[in-house]
Amino acid sequence: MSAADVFELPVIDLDEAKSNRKEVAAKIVDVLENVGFAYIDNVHGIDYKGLWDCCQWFFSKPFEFKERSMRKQWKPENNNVYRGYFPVIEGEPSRKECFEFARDVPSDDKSVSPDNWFYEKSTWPEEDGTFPFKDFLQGQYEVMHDTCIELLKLCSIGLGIPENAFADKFVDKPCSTFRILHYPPWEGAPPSNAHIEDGKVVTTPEHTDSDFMTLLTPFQFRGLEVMQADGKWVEVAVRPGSLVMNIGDTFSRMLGGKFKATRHRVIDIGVDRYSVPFFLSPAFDTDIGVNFLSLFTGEGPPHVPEKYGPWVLNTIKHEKKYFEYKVLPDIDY
Ligand SMILES: O=C(O)CCC(=O)C(=O)O
Ligand SMILES: [Fe+2]
Repeated sequence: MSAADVFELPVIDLDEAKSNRKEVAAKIVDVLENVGFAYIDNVHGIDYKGLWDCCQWFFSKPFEFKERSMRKQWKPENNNVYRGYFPVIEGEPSRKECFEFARDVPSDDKSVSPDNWFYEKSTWPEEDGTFPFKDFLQGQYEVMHDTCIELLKLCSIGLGIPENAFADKFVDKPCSTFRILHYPPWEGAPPSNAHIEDGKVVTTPEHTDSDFMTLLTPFQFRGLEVMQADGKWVEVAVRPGSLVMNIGDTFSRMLGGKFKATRHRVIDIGVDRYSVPFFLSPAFDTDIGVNFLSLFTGEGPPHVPEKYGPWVLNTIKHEKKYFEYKVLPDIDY
């Protein structure tokens, strides 16, 4: 087995961005045009120890506890189809259990169809008084959201378009998802589709994210690999105290591929691995159509409006066919 080269990602320092806005803005554009992944330093408000405790609190509970918030797909008597818990599924090359939630839309918001499960209310586990799971995670969601907005403003400045050109897409009812993940190492023989080159085994197969922007807390764990422009896989060097940022298909596609949604995967490292990704996604009805920059530059083919929700649903359910999404109901819109 030959190990992948270890690669230090470029650093975007949010403290530096306060005083050196233009330089950091130019750097983030360069990073997204060329690498698609960066460390984000000096994110104030992130509580890495708390996120770790959160993973330990939830994933160490017995299955009977976790399955109370399990999706309907695996527990038909539950009502949640999208939020809540999903278990490790034997035979899948993606070997992880997950708890996920979102910022709930107020119940009196009549603009959301009850059939639109993207806005399903989050399902929370019962707490035992030892860790404020819901309050803590809801607070960290807002830190992640605000951090993404700051990064998007820097992207706009670097591209020379109005500072809020992207940020405005996340003011109303974002569809973002916050996950805590536990990857147990493989026990016994992994399925054939988990085997990759050099005798290695994945716990998340290679993919691009489908969202707009992802902020990942990988703690002290190795295992994340990214594909370089030459097609070679490299391991992302561990940098505790920083977030790892990448962008997803939605953002990349709007810009005609100018910003890269970089392929990545998670390798089995032989120990229980935990990570916490935040997937920034716009509202269901938000325009994420192609040729977005031509709205500002007047150059190139014209912008083609397209709604986020239908596009991403087709992507995750019918094109990528993710095991946790492929049975989600279609939505009438
Ligand atoms: O756990 C990780 O390090 C990465 C996870 C990931 O790529 C994803 O959930 O999309
Ligand atoms: Fe990913």
